[in-house]
Amino acid sequence: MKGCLILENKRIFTGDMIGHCDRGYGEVVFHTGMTGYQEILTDPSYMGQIVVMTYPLIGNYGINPDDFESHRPWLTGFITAEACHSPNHYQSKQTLDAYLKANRIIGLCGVDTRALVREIRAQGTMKGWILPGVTEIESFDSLEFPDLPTDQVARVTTPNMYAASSAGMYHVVVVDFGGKENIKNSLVRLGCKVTVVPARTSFETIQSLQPDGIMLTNGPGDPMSCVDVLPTIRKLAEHYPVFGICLGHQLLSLAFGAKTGKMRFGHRGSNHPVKDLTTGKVWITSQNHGYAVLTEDLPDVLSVTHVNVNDGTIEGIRHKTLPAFSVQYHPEACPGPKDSEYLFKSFMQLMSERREQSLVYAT
Ligand SMILES: NC(=O)CC[C@H](N)C(=O)O
Repeated sequence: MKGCLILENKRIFTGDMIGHCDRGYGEVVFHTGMTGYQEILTDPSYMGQIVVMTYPLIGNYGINPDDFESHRPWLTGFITAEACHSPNHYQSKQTLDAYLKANRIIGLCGVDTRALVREIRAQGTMKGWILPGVTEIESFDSLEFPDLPTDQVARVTTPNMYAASSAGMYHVVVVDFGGKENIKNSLVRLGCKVTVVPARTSFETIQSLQPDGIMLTNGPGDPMSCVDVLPTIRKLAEHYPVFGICLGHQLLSLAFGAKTGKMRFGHRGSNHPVKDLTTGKVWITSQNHGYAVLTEDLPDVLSVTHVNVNDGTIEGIRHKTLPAFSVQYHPEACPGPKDSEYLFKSFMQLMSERREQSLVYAT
């Protein structure tokens, strides 16, 4: 069946429906990775968004059971130039189309994604409708483009606390704002015990778990819709080493007085160059964000550790006196390179120093 995407500015992009056949409404964003569609589909940070892939052939290595970033896809719609219906990969168990259908995710293929992305780049991120059976429209009067729900985190966070790994050298409490599997996996690989808690867990509950460190995960939506968690994050940072990733980075920054703002069209891709200001090295990073910590009014207690080489935006901060740091990109990769895995080791180092200090204080 034919269908289309209609943007807020009334531009129409036609294509063929794949996956679940229904109308869908969301924020239209684009991702520039050549691979990684399976991780993108299941990354909870895309909750409520319609994702356009700029790489023109998607689905060619199928869907496998090992590369999911959570137990289900969260995005509202998925748009490609060409969708491959005969994947070829030894791990593949399903086609993209079958996976989207089974999970009731709306898809549109055969779209001129180059024109669509140029439109988003020119106008900034817009909301849009995917409409099955529609290829042209005479009147837009009945089509509304309302604001999207704000508290997306509440929809994706774990409802209950659970152990992702019950033994390990350091105990990390992962505060789940919609975190990807590979954040937990990266910690487990380094030998951590990992307990995952819901986004709005109190400081006292986390303290009762006797953590060595706190991980603040990625997650969907505007960080300003989570301001109620900022006092807890601040208190956590005053007691434990904290490592924040993406939404976790934005929330850690907000907790210490920084401001965030919406970007024109965000960073979503697998090859964004980021400069580490401590070493002068440039890392190639995996990214997915539409908001950023603002350079203006950065409070004195925070210093910028990383910047984006393309547009100069803040990509990492650390607290000047507390053992707390965060990055806007994805050191856990998936999709994308593992250049920044070293940050997990820096976090381990902070947890080790805290233990040594506690031993000194105890004697
Ligand atoms: N991946 C993330 O954590 C994204 C953070 C936030 N939702 C943003 O779009 O900026």
